[in-house]
Amino acid sequence: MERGPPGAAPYRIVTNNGSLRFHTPLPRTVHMTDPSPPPPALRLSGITKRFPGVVANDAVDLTVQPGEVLALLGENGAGKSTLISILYGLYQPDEGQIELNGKAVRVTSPAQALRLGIGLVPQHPLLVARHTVAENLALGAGRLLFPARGVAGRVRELSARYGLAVDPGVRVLELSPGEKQRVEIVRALMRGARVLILDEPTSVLTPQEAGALFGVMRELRADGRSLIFISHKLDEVLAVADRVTVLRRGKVVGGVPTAGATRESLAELMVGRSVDFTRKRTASPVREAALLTVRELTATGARGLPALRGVSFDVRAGEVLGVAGIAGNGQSELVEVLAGLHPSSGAVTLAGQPLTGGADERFHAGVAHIPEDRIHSGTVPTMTVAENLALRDFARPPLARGLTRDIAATDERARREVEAYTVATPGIHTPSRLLSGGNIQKLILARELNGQPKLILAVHPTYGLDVGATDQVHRVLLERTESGAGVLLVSEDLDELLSLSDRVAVMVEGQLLGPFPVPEVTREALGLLMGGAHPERHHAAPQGGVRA
Ligand SMILES: Nc1ncnc2c1ncn2[C@@H]1O[C@H](COP(=O)(O)OP(=O)(O)OP(=O)(O)O)[C@@H](O)[C@H]1O
Repeated sequence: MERGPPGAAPYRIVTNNGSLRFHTPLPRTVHMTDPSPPPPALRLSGITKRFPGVVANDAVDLTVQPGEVLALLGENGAGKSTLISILYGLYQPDEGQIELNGKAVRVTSPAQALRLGIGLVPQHPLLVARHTVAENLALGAGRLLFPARGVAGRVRELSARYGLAVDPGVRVLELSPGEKQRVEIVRALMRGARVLILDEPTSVLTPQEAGALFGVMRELRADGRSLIFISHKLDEVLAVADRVTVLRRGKVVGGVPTAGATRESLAELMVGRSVDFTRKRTASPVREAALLTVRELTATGARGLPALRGVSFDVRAGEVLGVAGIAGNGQSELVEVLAGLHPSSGAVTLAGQPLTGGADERFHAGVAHIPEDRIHSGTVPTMTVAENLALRDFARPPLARGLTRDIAATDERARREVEAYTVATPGIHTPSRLLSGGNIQKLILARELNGQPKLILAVHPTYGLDVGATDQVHRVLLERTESGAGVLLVSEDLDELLSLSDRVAVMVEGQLLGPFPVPEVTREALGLLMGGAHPERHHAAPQGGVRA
């Protein structure tokens, strides 16, 4: 979309398909007779935030107009989270100023941010599962504003106005991730947010839910609200944002309207080099022999309910088997069972040998595990980068000699891995909790793929990674398949699954549908199966039988 000259909102918009529409419907005479354009809804000037060894935000200037969606782009560690934490009152900047509608403000806490009209829709909704939506919203809304009985009506009103589809009477534990996210949007709107920050909002959504969210975002924009949208998915940025601002190493390195931009041009602006987006899996080196066989696996989930209901499949040597599904359908348990972290019944073999024992035993039998929860189960946050890299084998040669650890060898390997995986860290002795999310993920990959695993269990391996790092991870995984490893790739990103996998299966309520060969199966068909549609209606011929 194309905007007019800066500050001249509102005006004509040319959309990507060439059609015209009017954005903020103020009469034309208003800005023709008013010599001073209205101030931006939000202006950040010279925002600087330093942490030991790193300038996370370096004199950042940024504006968002009323009725505008601004995408904040940047590589992992570029400073996006720091900037929104400052805007939402979680951190105080060392320097710089925040203005709302032309007035300088100090945002000292999230409560203060909300009072000023700044709302944040978090990546992971913070809701009480056994309470209803209305109870949750009443709980968080403060005593005076919304007594519980008034909340339901207000929710219905906001839902109808912005197409939010939220039922105030339903308990949160019955909601899908997309529905929970809509509750968070309603919460922010109830508190009067005029500037809304959406932090990687589509990472937990199916393509259909993401489409619905974009519809809501457009409604909010048409209402004159300002949205800041963080995403590493450039297609989404092009679909929903008016403009992008790009951060690199804490500094703003550019900003462009999305009209005329492409995925490739945005990626280049972000990482400073061209990025290849074509399907990565070309000639498949898949061998016929089954590397991993899984038969009739059953397991119970955290709430004592069946999580896996008789799951059977094979992963062949050299194959990437993708597993799609909405979170909570048994994918986590499947991977944890295979990694030796969750009890189960059924039979599993790896390279012809029964796969049994705990996580360590399985790792040394050749099972690498890139876990879903990278912060708590993938790393020990208080340990240094070097220690985290050595977690799997610190007691074995070459990192140990007899009963003593070889610190020099541990550090030397850490330096090599940090360089090979381009982990952005002040040093190898920095605690891993100080790394950005994407860099923690790179650290786990470096550790797990060290050596030659036979089977790689990769859960959302590029979740939260920037385009450059995603490309790097994809290449590493595919390289491993060329030398005969099998990959079980669990991802909610269908583009990723279709780009890397030889076959894709869908997990729904503890059962595995498929696998379906790629490229015959479509994105839409997978999206519908994830949502619970029946496979026969989607013309995808399953391989290995549908276990419905
Ligand atoms: N509390 C902290 N203490 C020390 N360093 C920090 C802290 N928070 C962030 N950093 C550092 O500041 C830099 C910016 O991190 P930030 O999390 O803002 O990046 P990001 O763009 O959000 O990255 P990602 O896309 O990986 O989430 C990184 O180098 C990070 O390691």
